[in-house]
Order: sequence, then C-alpha cells, then structure tokens
Amino acid sequence: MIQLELLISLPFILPLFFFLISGFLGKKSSSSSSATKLPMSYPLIGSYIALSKNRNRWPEWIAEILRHSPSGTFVLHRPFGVRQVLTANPSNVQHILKTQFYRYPKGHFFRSTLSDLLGDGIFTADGDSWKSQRQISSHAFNTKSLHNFVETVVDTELTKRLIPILSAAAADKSVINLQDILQRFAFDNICKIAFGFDPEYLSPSFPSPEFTTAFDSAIRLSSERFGSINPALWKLKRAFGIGSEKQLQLAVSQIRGFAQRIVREKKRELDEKSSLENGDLLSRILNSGHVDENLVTDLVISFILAGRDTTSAALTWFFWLISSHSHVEEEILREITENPVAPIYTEVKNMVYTHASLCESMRLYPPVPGDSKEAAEDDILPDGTVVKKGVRVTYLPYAMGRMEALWGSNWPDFRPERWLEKDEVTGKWSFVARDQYTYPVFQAGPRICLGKDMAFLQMKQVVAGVLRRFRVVPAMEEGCEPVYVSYLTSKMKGGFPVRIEERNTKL
Ligand code: HEM
Repeated sequence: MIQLELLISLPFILPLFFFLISGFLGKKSSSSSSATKLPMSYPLIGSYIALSKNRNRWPEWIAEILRHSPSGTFVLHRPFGVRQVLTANPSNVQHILKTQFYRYPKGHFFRSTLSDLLGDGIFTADGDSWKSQRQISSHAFNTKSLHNFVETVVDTELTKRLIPILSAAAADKSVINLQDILQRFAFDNICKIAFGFDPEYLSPSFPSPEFTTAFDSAIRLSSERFGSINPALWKLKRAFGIGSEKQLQLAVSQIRGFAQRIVREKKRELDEKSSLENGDLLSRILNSGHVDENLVTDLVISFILAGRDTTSAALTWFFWLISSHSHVEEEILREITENPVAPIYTEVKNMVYTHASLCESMRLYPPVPGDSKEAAEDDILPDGTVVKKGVRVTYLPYAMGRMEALWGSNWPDFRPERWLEKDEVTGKWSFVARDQYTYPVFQAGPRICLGKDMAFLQMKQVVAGVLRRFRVVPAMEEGCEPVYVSYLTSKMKGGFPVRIEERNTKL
C-alpha cells in the first residue's frame, strides 16, 4: 500500500526534489526577505519549505508574518504557481465578506476539499443552494421558542451531567481532560438542539461511540487535504482508495449513515405526530416543507460540525485564561452573585463582564482560526493587493486578534476591560462591541454564523454553572504552556488536564 502511494507521489516528488536542490543552490526567485519575515519562495515549489517547516504551527506562523506586513496582507506562493492571499486587514475583510460578497464565494477549492464530508451542506454551498439553506435555517434559528428550548437543553445537560462529573472529580482529586468533557457536553447539546436526539456522550464511563470517532478522523483527514502539496495527489489516492483517503471514505460512510438515520427517524416521528413537540432544528426544517433527504442529511452533518467543536474550544481556552487571571475570575463571580438564578436566559443576558471575557478569550484563541473565499473574477482589494480570478483569499481571526495595529501594544494581554465601559456613577459595566470586520470570529456579512446567539447563551450558562461552584486548576507540568492547533476548528493540543476544586462558599 505504501509503495503504491509512493508511486503515485513520484511525479510530484521528483520535480520537487530537483527544485529544492536548485533553490538551495541560490536560484531562488522573488519575495524573500528576512527583514519582513516573508517566507522564501522558489521556482515551482514556491514557499513549500517554509510551509512544511511551519505546518504544525501555521496560525502562529502566519500571524507573525502578518504582524510585520505594513498592509496586514501577504501573498503566499504555494507549489506549482498557486497563489493565496492571506489578510488580517479589516478593510479587506469587509470587502470580501460584505461589499463584494458575490465576487467571493466559497468556491471550487473549498467545496472539492470538503464535499466528501459536508456534501452540499450550508458550509460548502454557494449561490442559490446556499441562499435557500440559509433562509430555511435562519427561520429555524431565529425564534424565541428555540432560545427557550436551548436554555432548557443546556441547563439539563449542565445539572444532570456536567456538574455531577466535575463534583466527582473534585471529590476524588483526579485529573480530568476538560477539553474532552466540554466536547462531549457540546455534542450532546447540539444533537438534542438540532435533532432532538440524546447520544449520552457525556457520561461517567466516557464512551467512545463509533460516530464521534469517525467524525474526529473525518475532520482531521479532510483538513489535511488543505495542506497537500497538490490536490491532484489526494484525488489520486481517493481514486485508488488508498491510505488516508481510504480511512476518510470509511469515516464518511459511517457519518452519513448516522446522519441519514437521524433524518429518517425524525421524518417518521413527524409523520406520526405531525407536531413540533420537541422544537428541535431538524423538526423545524422538515416541517417547513424541505424534504430533499440528501440535502437535509448534509445540513445535519454541518450542524454537528458547527455546534460541537466551536463552543467547546472557546470554553477550553476561556477556563485556561481564567485560571491565571484571578481579577477576571473575581469579577465574573461578582456578576454571578448579582444574577442569582443564572443560568436562566434573562440573567445570563445581564452578564456583560462574562460576555466580554468570552469575546476576549476568543480574540486570542478563536475557535475557527481562518476562513477562505475564492475570487470569482479579477479584483483589487482595498489595500491594493491584486487578486486574480480563482485565487483564494483567506482572512485569519487568529492573526487579527494578535495585530498591534488593531488592539494596541498590549494585544498579548487577556483584558476583558478592552470590551467594556464603566459607568462612573453606578459602577456598572456596559459592553462595547468591536466592528465585525476587525473581529470576524463569527465571520461577518451575509454569511455570519447562524449560531452566534445560541453559542453565547450556552457558553454563559456553562461559565455561570461551573464557576459558581468550582475552581478549575490546570494540571499541566510546571512551565508547560498549552499549544493551539487547528484542523477545521481549533483545539488545545493533547487536551486540557485539570483538577477541580469545590469552592468553600457556594454562590
Ligand atoms: C463559539 C462558537 C462559534 C463560533 C466561533 C462560530 C464561528 C463560525 C464561523 C467562523 C462561521 C463561518 C464558517 C465558514 O463559512 O466557513 C460560522 C458559520 C456558521 N455557524 Fe457558527 N460558530 C459558533 C457556534 C455555532 C453554533 C453553536 C451553531 C449551531 C449549529 C453554529 C452554526 C453555524 C452555521 C449554520 C453557519 C453557516 C452560515 C452560513 O454559511 O450561512 N455556529 N460559524
């Protein structure tokens, strides 16, 4: 098998080898300068050497380059003459996400890389298909009854599952992986909210159901396609059904089988009851008359992706930051005391300091580190960067949260106060939002995240529910800093080991 993969790769590896050598012999082309931190670029292989050297830390690497770029933009030379524009410039972000929205669809590259997993679902769709999915989904998301439903689901998962597990960990002083626990929590929630189905993934036995294992590997393998030296390589592997592509096919067929069962079961249930008893998103979508089974299956998979790893990643980094910023923790505890029945929605809404802390945490560690569009025609970005038709333009929330030009010289500091104003008389905080194009953590413009309000509601419920009772204490080795890694969404590398301590005074 490995030999076959090698054989397929030879047409790519041989010229690469040749040009690597010629590059080292000094025949490098343009755009290399140590002063500006731009990576060296060579004929044919472009900046492949720098790319592969920084593969495991690409968000940090790109952020370093963009911090040194006067316009906050640079053009990455990928192998075989492929160019990619990378930007942390808010004017460019506004241009591609809003002003010139129809010139910058998701495009062919993104769709072909992810369509095995996501089909024609909302994340890969463009044009009329995206419009109709967006319309159906927005209708289902934007209702008061969904808010109430989310609140109840999250509260139940919190009180019946998360709190007892943390309580047991506190009692036996064990080290637990908080990232894994929060992912399980988010998975149960999204399945209940989106499909009215409870997978019971967060339980004291920490089960590993086939579906979630398949989902994890499908995300990893699909996102590895983005790093492929040439898409033809993974496409050939897929055609031969070998290596990582074979694993991906297996994982995808398990995922589609699972999603299809959910859709069929829900349709059967609705035929029998023909009512919106549970209020989950899928019932709402099916009730709206949208019954193309394949498309609804794609939507189901997209919702799981959207809802599972985003809130859990955000909360993992949030608890890590809180653990070393006691004044922030104290301020949040004060807010929880002032809102004694939080996590109830109306109370959670008042938690502006907590809201600011979550925004600040996602500025430094966004759950989605980067997002790409593809130019449908030749264009020039507001900062003067020339974009040819077919070129990918990627904006990077991870880099943008680390730009001195946008956040000041204290950008490395975790300071929720940068999102707040204090009323001198009452002493109360009020939240001051940044514009969406400077902080596109939830994307912006017509494709802005549909689950943003739901995500904040869930996260604040968790923060209030956990911190009112427990202290989260990192259990990493002395001097060990967590590492931010990114597949389609971000993660803390190796998980987040913590000890849980009960607070002496319950709030
Ligand atoms: C902290 C939590 C979250 C963050 C940071 C976040 C971020 C994002 C981002 C960056 C996008 C654009 C992705 C792309 O186009 O490639 C997006 C889209 C989307 N998100 Fe979220 N998300 C979060 C939670 C959720 C939740 C809980 C849901 C609920 C299912 C959700 C549903 C969606 C949907 C449906 C879209 C597609 C919108 C479209 O293309 O029109 N998100 N989100």
